[in-house]
Amino acid sequence: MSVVRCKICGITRLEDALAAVAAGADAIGLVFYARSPRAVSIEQARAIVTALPPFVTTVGLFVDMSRAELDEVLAAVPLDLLQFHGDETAAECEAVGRPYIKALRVRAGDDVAALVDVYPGARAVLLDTFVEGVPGGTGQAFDWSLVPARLSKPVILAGGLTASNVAAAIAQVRPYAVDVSGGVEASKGIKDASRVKDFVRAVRAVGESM
Ligand SMILES: O=C(O)c1ccccc1NCC(=O)[C@H](O)[C@H](O)COP(=O)(O)O
Repeated sequence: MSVVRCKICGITRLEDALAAVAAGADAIGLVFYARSPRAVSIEQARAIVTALPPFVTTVGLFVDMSRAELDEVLAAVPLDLLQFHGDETAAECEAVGRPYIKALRVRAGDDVAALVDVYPGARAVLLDTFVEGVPGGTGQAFDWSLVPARLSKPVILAGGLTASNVAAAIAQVRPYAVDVSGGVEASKGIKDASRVKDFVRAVRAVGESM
C-alpha cells in the first residue's frame, strides 16, 4: 500500500481549514496573491495557521512576490512550507532560506523532467495546468501523459482535480501527493465540506488499492 498525500489549497476560512483537517488532509494552502479570488491577508492567515492542530502542514503560496512583502508574511505567519507559483528562479527560491516547493505550469510540448531539474533545492514540484495569464487555480487538468514515470523530485499533482477524476490521475501519474482547490469549492475561496471529504476519501481509497 502506498499513501498519497493530500493538500487542500486556497483556504480562506478557519472553518474550511478545520474541515479539511477533519477529513484527513495532510496540508492546507494559503494564497498570498492579491489578484486571486482566494487571497488571504496576513491577519486571516495567521488566525488560521495558529488555530490548527499539529501534524498538518501549512503551505504559503506566492506569485512573484517582492522579497520585502514575502519577509513581512514570513515574520507574521508561522508557515511550514513555501510554494512558489510564479516565475521565481531557483536562486530566488533558495535565497529565502525556507523549505519550498516549486509550481510548474505544464503545457503540451513541455519537457517536464528538464523543468523539474531547474529546481534542485525544492522539496517537491507541484505540476499544475498552464493557462495563459492565470498563474493557478484554473480548475483545468493538463495532459497527465506529459509527466514522465521518473522525476528527480516528488510530484504533487494539481489542476482540475475532483473526487471523480483523482483516482484516475493517481493511477496514471503515481504522484507523491495531490492538490485541489476549485474541485472542492462551493464558490471561489469557500470550500464545501462534503466535497472536501469526498475528495480525501477518494485519494485514500486509491492509495489503499495500490
Ligand atoms: O488558487 C488560486 O487562485 C491561485 C492563484 C494564483 C496562483 C495559484 C493559485 N492556486 C494554486 C494552487 O495550488 C491550486 O490548488 C492549483 O492551482 C490547483 O487549482 P485547481 O485547478 O482549482 O484545483
